[in-house]
Amino acid sequence: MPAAPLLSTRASLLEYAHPCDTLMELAEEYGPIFNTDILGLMQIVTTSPKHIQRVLATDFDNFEKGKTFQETMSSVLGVGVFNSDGEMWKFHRTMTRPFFSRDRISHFDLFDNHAQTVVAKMKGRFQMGVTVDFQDLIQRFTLDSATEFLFGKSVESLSGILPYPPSTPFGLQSHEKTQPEVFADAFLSALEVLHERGDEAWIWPLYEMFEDKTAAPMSIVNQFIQPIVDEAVKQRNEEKHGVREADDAQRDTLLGHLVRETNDPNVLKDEILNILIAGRDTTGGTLSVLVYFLCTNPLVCIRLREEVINSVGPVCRPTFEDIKGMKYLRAVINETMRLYPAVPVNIRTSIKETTFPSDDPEEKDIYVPAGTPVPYSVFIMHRRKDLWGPDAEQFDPLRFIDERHHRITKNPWIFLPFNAGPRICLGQQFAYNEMSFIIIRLLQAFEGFELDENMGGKFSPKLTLTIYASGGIWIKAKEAGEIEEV
Ligand code: HEM
Repeated sequence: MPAAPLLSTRASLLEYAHPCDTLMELAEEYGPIFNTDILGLMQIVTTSPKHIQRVLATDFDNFEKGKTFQETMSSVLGVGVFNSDGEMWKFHRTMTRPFFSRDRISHFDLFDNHAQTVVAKMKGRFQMGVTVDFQDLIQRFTLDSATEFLFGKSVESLSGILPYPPSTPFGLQSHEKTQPEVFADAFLSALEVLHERGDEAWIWPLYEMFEDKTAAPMSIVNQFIQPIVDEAVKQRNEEKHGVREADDAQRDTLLGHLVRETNDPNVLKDEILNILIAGRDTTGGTLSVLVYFLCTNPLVCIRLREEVINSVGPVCRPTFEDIKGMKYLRAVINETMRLYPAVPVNIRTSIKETTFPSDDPEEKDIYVPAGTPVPYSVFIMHRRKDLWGPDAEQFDPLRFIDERHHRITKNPWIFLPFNAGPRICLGQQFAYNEMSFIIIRLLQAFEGFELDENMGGKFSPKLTLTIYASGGIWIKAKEAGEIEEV
């Protein structure tokens, strides 16, 4: 197995953790698998579909998230589904899974009010002649949709004042933040600390010897979540003792479903928070990058809009059946997640010693000792030219439709934005529905999108647990029908 140079300083760790540069260079130089030594800890980094299949599916029982990962994440994620292994993970997964039934995740009224607000806010700003940070806006949309789905009550972050572009006179003005904005900021700060800890590897506790850096933001997050959880537990107890009638609307939320499985407020809080992270940042990040691609690929945008108008019309609310039939829309979403998978790098740790098959049939199997961390990067795997062809770096949704699609049908393990195997994303269908819905609503309202000139045609991807654009994605758009009216 080729050995990459030791990555043992914080600076190189920082670069290493950034999915878009050093890791990519290492993969190019050393091939789809390489070992690295982070501060004395051997790990095997892989971008090979065969190994990822082993880790996630065929040898699932031998690979866990592991103690180091859990300890790093626990001050934010607790023991929720994202951050547990073994029986605790099974408990969370079994408890949560039935909620994600097809019926429930196809309730599009959940998204529509928030989608209408997004469109209205964008129109308002464009009429003032200023651009909008689409990432900020869409994170509010996914936060409001996720909290409504989880608690039955949206935090209404869309009701706050949107930021103005830094280049305008308004851009420097600050406004008093609303409660949902304070919550969202605190949430992001806590996630950033988790990312820093990942960069610092196993010595992160040294940097936090005197202070748990997640404590302050998590106290704000908890002040928001705890009363909602406590109220749900109280309500459920009253129902059980016949003091109040069962509340159907409450029962139809994830929290309402979970309180029927357990009344432990800590388990409930952890699970809700895990799913909030899972459900908000992933879809928000993907939608932001997707709209960036629509700005920079106007022909894709025209074709996608044609599909939207032909399938749903200019104003009707899209249905589940409409979305199912929209092949190009699905291809645009998939191509976005191929180039920018929301979770670009992930990790598992081997429990017992094992081997990985070599990608080269001439070479011996690769020995994986017990307790070896195995980071795997779908970000790099999705860009490997030997798997995706010489145009792997280009944004081209048609690769999910034309003959190139056979690459994926022949080997589905080359495309894993949602992971795979027993820990596959629980919200995959919800995410496709939510993302499709809002894109359709946007393309009904606007004819096309353009980047703010100040973005210089580019965005800077950054990583917390998921990918996001540093500095935002500032855009403008033309309202539908504007041309005809002129
Ligand atoms: C573009 C959208 C999304 C992407 C790309 C995505 C991707 C992923 C990935 C890669 C994992 C595996 C994480 C790991 O093993 O460490 C995961 C797990 C999970 N996702 Fe998603 N996700 C998305 C949206 C959602 C949504 C909207 C929800 C819920 C509302 C959700 C719920 C979950 C849950 C509960 C898990 C944990 C599964 C387990 O460990 O058993 N995801 N997701």
